[in-house]
Amino acid sequence: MTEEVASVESLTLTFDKIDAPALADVSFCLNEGESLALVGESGSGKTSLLRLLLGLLRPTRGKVRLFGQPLDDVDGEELRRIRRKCSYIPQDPFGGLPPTLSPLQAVVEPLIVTRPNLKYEGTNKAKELLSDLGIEEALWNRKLVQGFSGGQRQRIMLARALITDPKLLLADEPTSMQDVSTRMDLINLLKVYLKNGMSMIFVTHDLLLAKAMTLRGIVLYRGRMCETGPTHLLLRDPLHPYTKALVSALPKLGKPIEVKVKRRPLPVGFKGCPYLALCPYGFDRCKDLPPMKQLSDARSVACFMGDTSQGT
Ligand SMILES: Nc1ncnc2c1ncn2[C@@H]1O[C@H](COP(=O)(O)OP(=O)(O)OP(=O)(O)O)[C@@H](O)[C@H]1O
Repeated sequence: MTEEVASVESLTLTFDKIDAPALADVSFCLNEGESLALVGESGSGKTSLLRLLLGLLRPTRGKVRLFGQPLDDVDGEELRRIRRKCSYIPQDPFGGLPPTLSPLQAVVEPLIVTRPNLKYEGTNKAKELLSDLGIEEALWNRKLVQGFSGGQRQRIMLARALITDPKLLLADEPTSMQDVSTRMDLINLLKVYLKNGMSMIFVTHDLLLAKAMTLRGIVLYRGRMCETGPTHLLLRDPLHPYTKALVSALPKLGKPIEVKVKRRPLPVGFKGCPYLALCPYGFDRCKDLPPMKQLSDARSVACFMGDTSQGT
């Protein structure tokens, strides 16, 4: 039987009572070997969700379970024990690495902290990962404070995340600073780990990358889930107007990129669909919050559009 790796239920996070929640009523479950993309624009709550999953933030409401263990029941050593099964690649490649270590030391460190007896094997594995990720041997022992680019740091962070063979990888835009061919090297390496049973939550702005990396995706808008489904269907047949806008904004050969709408603030305390201010299909009923509707085993959408009861 496939085991649950992570799940969240009605997860809500409010940083400040006067602001809209950073996350509201988010629910999903990730099983062993599955990969899930969190897709959404800047500020939609993707990073906060990863931090909640690791117990680095506590939810205002709702539940987080990691490897079957509710995180509100654990603290201290128990939380660290659960976290050791996970690796986290933060978004910021400048703050995400210990600056006084060399790439080789930084990559091997997470392994030998918990398993010092593996220093020799760990060093060899770190060299292999750095080499697979295109970090030249001449740089392996140079201190990270000295001139590494954002892209190089990102690749070192990926090697550091993979060295422990995590059961769950939480990756926050791990390829955002890579050129196209290096990005493919990263994608291919991640796919090897996924094939070997690792589970992954992959944060990105980019639906095309989400499809390349994962089978299933959640589209978030202003902290709410607006659509979930197989990533190839989110891209080919988006249902929510926000997902449609994301797809139509993808660059296409020979076509200029059009910016049709600008983000506008919602009235304070607005309780309806968070996308209403930008939605070309919005109507009166959208002043209420659309519930997440399950359309099939694989797909759900939070939108009144296409709902046969919309006139009522
Ligand atoms: N420590 C904090 N204190 C107050 N508000 C915060 C804090 N961290 C995040 N937020 C707010 O929570 C919301 C979600 O932020 P989050 O970083 O999770 O979004 P994101 O989707 O990861 O964005 P990006 O793609 O830009 O990283 C934003 O409105 C942000 O301003």
